[in-house]
Amino acid sequence: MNILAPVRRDRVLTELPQYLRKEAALHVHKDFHPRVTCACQEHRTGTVGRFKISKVIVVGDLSVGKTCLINRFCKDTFDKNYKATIGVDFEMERFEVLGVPFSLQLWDTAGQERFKCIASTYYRGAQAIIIVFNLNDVASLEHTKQWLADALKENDPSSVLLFLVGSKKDLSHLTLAFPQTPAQYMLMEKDALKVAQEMKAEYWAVSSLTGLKLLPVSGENVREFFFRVTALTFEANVLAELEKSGSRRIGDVIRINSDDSNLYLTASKKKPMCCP
Ligand SMILES: Nc1nc2c(ncn2[C@@H]2O[C@H](COP(=O)(O)OP(=O)(O)OP(=O)(O)O)[C@@H](O)[C@H]2O)c(=O)[nH]1
Ligand SMILES: [Mg+2]
Repeated sequence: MNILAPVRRDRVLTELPQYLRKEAALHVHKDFHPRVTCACQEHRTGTVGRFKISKVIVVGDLSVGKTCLINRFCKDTFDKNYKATIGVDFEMERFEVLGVPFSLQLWDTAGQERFKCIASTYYRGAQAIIIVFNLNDVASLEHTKQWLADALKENDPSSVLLFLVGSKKDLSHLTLAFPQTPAQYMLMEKDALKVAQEMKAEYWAVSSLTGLKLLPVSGENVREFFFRVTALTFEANVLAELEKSGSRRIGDVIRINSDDSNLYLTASKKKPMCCP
């Protein structure tokens, strides 16, 4: 991928995408944190937007639809044939959030037991963890806690953002293949919301399959979900940068004179106009 290619027009975020369910959202604010908006306006986002690439890992049982979810978002494709991911794969996605360039590296990991040990070596350094389960398979929901525990062994639980995603939402409607009644679906979702709350994860329900054949619908909630992941990861990154620059502001001569001068000089010399 050419890192210098311009950001696609449909990857530009000017406002905070909203959560799906209020009862299992990472936060329920309507807008980005005011300090983040202000920092973006004043070009004080530090390494965010310059060198930083945020890592997002996608984990969950085999065949729950992790690869299809990533492919739907990144390539707008859907393969109905199952091809197991062997080890890991990744996609880079470039965004512009509040005028600041922001890149995500989406790591697609294998759900099959025999490839798990390879995949788990790539868990480290994630800023967000997406745990996927199949909305039509209760066992896959039960296994999400173990997937989370494994992913957290390699990451800092206090700073990583968690998302619990129910996949194959299209199959949860009454079909011949999956005769799940609306009541069963509601029960499944209730359980999933409970798990999400216990994990402190944000809950989403998606389908990577194109919806109605007559409409050019690219899955259901896929774009909304990834935009939310992007926005919340960006917000957390900028807040962390601000905290870092704030704590080093006084007497940090070395940093003021280094290449990072933009971040630290503006933070110490110029009093922010709009920061609370
Ligand atoms: N109906 C429907 N089928 C889906 C959806 N997402 C994935 N599938 C199907 O589910 C199967 C598995 O999808 P994958 O994306 O390969 O699953 P995975 O989680 O990546 O599996 P591993 O790589 O083995 O961990 C494929 O046959 C897909 O076509 C969906 O949203 N709706
Ligand atoms: Mg896969």
